[in-house]
Amino acid sequence: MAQSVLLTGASGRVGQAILEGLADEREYEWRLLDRDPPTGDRNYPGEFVVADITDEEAVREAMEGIDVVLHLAGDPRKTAPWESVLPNNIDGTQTVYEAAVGAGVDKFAFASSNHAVGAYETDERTPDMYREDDEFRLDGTELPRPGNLYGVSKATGEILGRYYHDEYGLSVVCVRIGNLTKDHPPIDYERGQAMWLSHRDCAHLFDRCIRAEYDYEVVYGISDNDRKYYSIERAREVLGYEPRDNSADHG
Ligand SMILES: NC(=O)C1=CN([C@@H]2O[C@H](COP(=O)(O)OP(=O)(O)OC[C@H]3O[C@@H](n4cnc5c(N)ncnc54)[C@H](O)[C@@H]3O)[C@@H](O)[C@H]2O)C=CC1
Ligand SMILES: O=C1O[C@H](COP(=O)(O)O)[C@@H](O)[C@H](O)[C@H]1O
Repeated sequence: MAQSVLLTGASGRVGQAILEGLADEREYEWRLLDRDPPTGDRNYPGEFVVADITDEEAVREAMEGIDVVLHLAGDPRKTAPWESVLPNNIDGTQTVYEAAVGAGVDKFAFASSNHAVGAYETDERTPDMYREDDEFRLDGTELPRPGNLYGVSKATGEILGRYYHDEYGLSVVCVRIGNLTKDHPPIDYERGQAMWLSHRDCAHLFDRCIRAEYDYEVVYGISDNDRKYYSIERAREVLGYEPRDNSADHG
């Protein structure tokens, strides 16, 4: 039977990477949500709901009949101030989780970020940790260690997921996304190359979040880069993630 998937933040970069990769997937019925109305230049393979995730009633309505939520909507800026991350990333995310359990949703993938753990990149470790021969790894079992308020908001989204899993049985996977860029990794930016997530690996990873069975997980969302300080072993094991790209293949 087709899976009904609610994608919040559908108009954004990550949302569009997912939709470009999975738009032809006949097993999914998409409901797309964003506060910005659809524009002609983007990919929208389903019903579109224009709503703000801080609007509880609108989110409850958008959640009706949904099996899986991919929750991306939020302020993605690492410089985002508290005045923005509190409503958009924390309150809004709690509203989406709450509506999900109210509607009997099975699975919930939360777009967390490398910035939830940014403060592990200490002066002593950098820039060595961005390089291929360095063995430092974060694997998702470490405590969050944000280096900015945006990272605090993402760590909070992960903890909300823990709560909604433990109290309500919602399956939750928090994907600490690295740096999504199209066609090639960031240029002259070692950190960005170490955490590159290609568009096709992004679509595949979120496809696995829809299909796999899990309880509560924190995984890293990067391609299989030679340079890396995030382990992708848990994503491989639990989700069946098989990335095909590597920033080292791009000069
Ligand atoms: N692009 C990247 O490399 C990374 C992205 N992420 C996370 O992935 C998610 C998506 O990021 P991007 O696509 O890059 O950002 P984006 O800004 O391109 O897309 C975010 C979308 O969410 C919508 N949105 C924002 N606040 C909203 C609200 N209150 N209600 C409804 N819609 C709202 C925006 O209109 C926008 O279309 C974010 O949560 C971000 O923190 C995490 C790590 C890396
Ligand atoms: O969470 C995010 O992280 C990526 C990568 O971070 P950066 O500090 O290397 O730029 C960022 O591009 C994206 O906008 C943000 O949402």
